[in-house]
Parts: sequence; structure tokens; C-alpha cells
Amino acid sequence: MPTQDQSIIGQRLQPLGSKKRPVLAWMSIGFAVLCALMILAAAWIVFSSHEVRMREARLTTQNMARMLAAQATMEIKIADVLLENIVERVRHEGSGEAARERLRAHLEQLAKGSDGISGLFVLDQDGAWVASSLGASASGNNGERDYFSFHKEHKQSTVHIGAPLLSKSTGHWVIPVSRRIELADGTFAGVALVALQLDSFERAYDSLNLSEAGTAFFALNDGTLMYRRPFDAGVIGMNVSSGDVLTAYREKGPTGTGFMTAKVDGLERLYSYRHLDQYPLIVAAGLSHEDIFADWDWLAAEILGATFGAVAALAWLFRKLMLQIALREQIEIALRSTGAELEKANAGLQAMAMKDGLTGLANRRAFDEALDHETRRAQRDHKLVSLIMLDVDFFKKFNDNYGHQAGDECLRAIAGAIAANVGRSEDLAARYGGEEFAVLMPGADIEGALHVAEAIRQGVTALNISHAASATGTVTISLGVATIAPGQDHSADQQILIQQADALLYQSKSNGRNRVTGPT
Ligand SMILES: Nc1nc2c(ncn2[C@@H]2O[C@H](COP(=O)(O)OP(=O)(O)OP(=O)(O)O)[C@@H](O)[C@H]2O)c(=O)[nH]1
Repeated sequence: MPTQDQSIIGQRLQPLGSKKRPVLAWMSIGFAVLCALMILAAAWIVFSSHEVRMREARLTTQNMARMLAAQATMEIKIADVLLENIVERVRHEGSGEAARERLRAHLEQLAKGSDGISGLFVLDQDGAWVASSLGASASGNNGERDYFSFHKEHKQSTVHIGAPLLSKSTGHWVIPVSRRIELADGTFAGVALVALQLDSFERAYDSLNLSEAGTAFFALNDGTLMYRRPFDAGVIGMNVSSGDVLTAYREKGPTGTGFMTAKVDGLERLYSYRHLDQYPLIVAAGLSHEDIFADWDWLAAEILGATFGAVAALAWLFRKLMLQIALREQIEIALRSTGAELEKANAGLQAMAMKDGLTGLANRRAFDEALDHETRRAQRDHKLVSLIMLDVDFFKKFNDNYGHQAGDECLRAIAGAIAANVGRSEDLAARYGGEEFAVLMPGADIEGALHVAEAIRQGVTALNISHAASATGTVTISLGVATIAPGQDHSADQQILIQQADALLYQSKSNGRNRVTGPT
């Protein structure tokens, strides 16, 4: 079963009243603006929180990069200080048999006091171990290592940091940090080496608050990857110089932040990178999209979902309200039109109640009311009231000869002749009863009334309705005309007026019919 609302929608709502239409239009505009503002506010909150997340993420990656740079600087610095010390010692004490023993003890001493160092070595001009922190019996040759070749070929006195390699002595990943040893004349005399444990970097990188998808790494200026979190031995030593981070470093400067794609796994992350001030190293930390926006996605979905839900609920309520208003309006319109129709019907009924059904003239009731009203008025205004009473001659015979239906037609024609000769608007022609008619003429004197009566008589004669039983051969009427000046007793005056007119009418009858008789 359709609901009330549905049936209204089905019928198409009637247009609203002209006064209410602008009000409803403004209400609708106001509601639409309110909804738009709610959605805009929600969008603004979501957008702002996105910006805040981004700012926080940038700050986080920048702090991570700063921390990693400080850690790497510290590690290398310690190694560098140790190397300076060792090179200086070799230069002063040489590397002869006696010096070797003291050097070895010194290296052991230095290694003991330093965390994160796998070993300290002094190599001769061929790469053979002169002394190491690993003990008197330890021996080896590192002549084939890249850093050894580098120092042999370059007269560079500053520290050299090499790509990570697997230690020959421990089998662990180490970073070789080394310096060239020269004789007084500048000829190559060997290399001092500190092997830094890659583990100590791993600990620092693991302490970062990064998810599975986050990453951090450091690389040499030439793009050689030194370490990357999460640790994967397969990528150590890989060249990432063509990656976004190294490219940004070359193109934009020593520090930077932005979304970049990793060379190693192809994932896009928000990276901050930083080049170490003192060493040819770059560190970088990257947060994945999930790291940055994990709970923001939910928050945004909740805010937008709640907003759209509230807007939908409000729209539903607003539509209900509009339908209620439209329904009320429709009921009001229907009531108004029903009221108007009722009034019209009442007026029609009233008119019908005062009219004679056969002739269309006023009926007896209307005549009686008008007579009462007019005699009172005439009494007040000191005026006359005249009355014509008329009756169809030999009408019984007419009916008998021509039938009742023809009789009705005849009465209708006579009523037409009466109405045609009653000219003033205040005059009232009525069917008094049966074949008897009356014409009430307020304000008319006897002459005027006689004149109208004669005109009516002639009008009926002129109808020329055949009436075989009448002496004239056509339908005629007899009339009596009376006039009074009403006094205090209206009721008696009315009776007198009717009786006089009626008596004069019957005088016309008895005098041969088809005539008008007035008072003598
Ligand atoms: N067809 C028709 N006849 C009517 C109507 N009202 C009254 N009559 C008839 O009118 C006739 C009146 O007859 P009477 O009162 O005898 O008068 P008359 O025959 O006209 O004779 P006089 O008045 O003496 O000339 C009656 O036969 C009524 O039935 C009507 O509405 N229609």
C-alpha cells in the first residue's frame, strides 16, 4: 500500500502558493549551502590532517637522516683518529722486528678500547700483515684488496673508506677504513687499516622506528651501497648512483627531502638524505606511504563517511519537511476550493429554493418574502406598493383540450410575456400558484401598475396561443390591480393588498375575462 508521501509524489505535487514558494526556495538554498559547508569543512579537516602528516613525516625522515649521519660520522671519525695515531707511530718507530712487537701490542690495546672494531692492521708495501690486533700468530696478505691498490696508486694522505667486504680473519662483514703509509721521501710503504664491524651500523639502523616497508641506507659518493635496512647481503656493494636519492644529491645539494623511488626495490617513499660533512658518504631514511598515512586513511574515511552520512540524514529529513509543507499546502488549497464550491452550491440551492421550477419566475415563497420586505420599506419611505394579480382564462378547458403538457408550455409562454413587460429591477414577477401569477411593483402608483397590467395582457394576447374553448379563440388572461400606502400593520396591509387585487381579478373574470380591472 502506498504511503501518504508516495501518493503525493505520484500525483505530482500541486504548485505551492505564490507567497510560500520564495520562502521554500530560500529554505532549499539555505539547506544546500549548509550541506556544502559541512562537506567543505570535512574536506578541509581531512586535507589539513594530510598536510600535518606530511609535515611530521618530513620532519621524521629528516631527523632519522641527521641521526644516521651523526652515527656514521662518529664511527668513521673514531677509525680515522686511530689510523692517524697508527700512521704517526709507524712513521716514528718504523716497522722493524723490534718495533713490530710494540706496534702489535699497541694495536691490541687500541682495539680493546674501541667498540665496533673488527680489527686493526698495518700492511707492508706488498699487502702482507706487519702487525695486527688479532695476535702475534695472526698473519695474512691483503694485497689484492681494492683499498690497498687505491693507496698504492694514489698519494692521498686522507682517510679512505672502502666497500664492505667479508673479513678474511672473522668471516664477518666489515667496512675497511684505511690510510696510506709513506716513507719520508713519499714512497709507498704500506697501509694502516681499521676494519669496522658492519654489525654496529646494523644496530643503529635497527633502532629506527621504521615499518617493514620503510628503509634506511648509506652509500659512498660513487653510489656503492654500504648498508641497507632491512639487511640483505645481496645488495651490499651494489651501485645505486643512478637511483633517485643519489641523483637528487648530485643535482640539488647535500641535503634534501621528497618522494623518490628506490633503486633496490622500486618502491616510492618519502626520503630524506644527507651527505656527511667530513666524509664521502650519503645517508638516507625513507618512510613508505603506509608508514605516513596508515591511520590517516582510516581517519579520513571516518570523517568523510560521518559527514556524508549526516548530510544524507539531513537531506532525508529536509525532504520529509518539504513534503509535509507541500501536503499541508495542498490540503489548504483543496479546503479552499471545496469551501468555494460549497458556497456556490449553496447559492445555487438558495436561488433554486426561491424560483418556480416550471416558469423560472420567483416562486410563492420568494413573493411572500418580497411582499413583506417591500411593504415595510414602503411604510418607512412613505411610498406606495402596487400588485397585479392575473389568472389564465379557461385554463381547465385548455388542459382538457390540449393536455397537461401543452398546459405547462402555455404557462411558460405566459411567464415569458409577464417578464418581458416588467421593466424595473425592483419589480418582482412570481407564479402565485397553479395558473395564477402576481407582479409586485414597489413604489408604483395605480396608473403605472394599470399600464404594466395592460401591457402584460396584450403581451399574452400577442402570443396567439390557440384555445378553442375560449371565446376569443386564443389564450387570454384576466388581471386585477391594487395599490396601497402601507401603515404600521404590515401583515394586515399585505392581506388587504392581495385581497383587493384578487377581488379585482375576479371582477375581470366576471365581467367577461381578458381584461384589466383597477380600483374604482
Ligand atoms: N397544465 C397545468 N395546469 C395547471 C397548473 N396549475 C393549475 N392548473 C390547472 O388550471 C386549472 C384552473 O382551473 P379553474 O381554477 O377552474 O379555472 P379556469 O378553468 O381557468 O377558469 P376561470 O379561471 O374561471 O377562467 C385547473 O384545471 C388546474 O389543474 C399547472 O401547473 N399546469
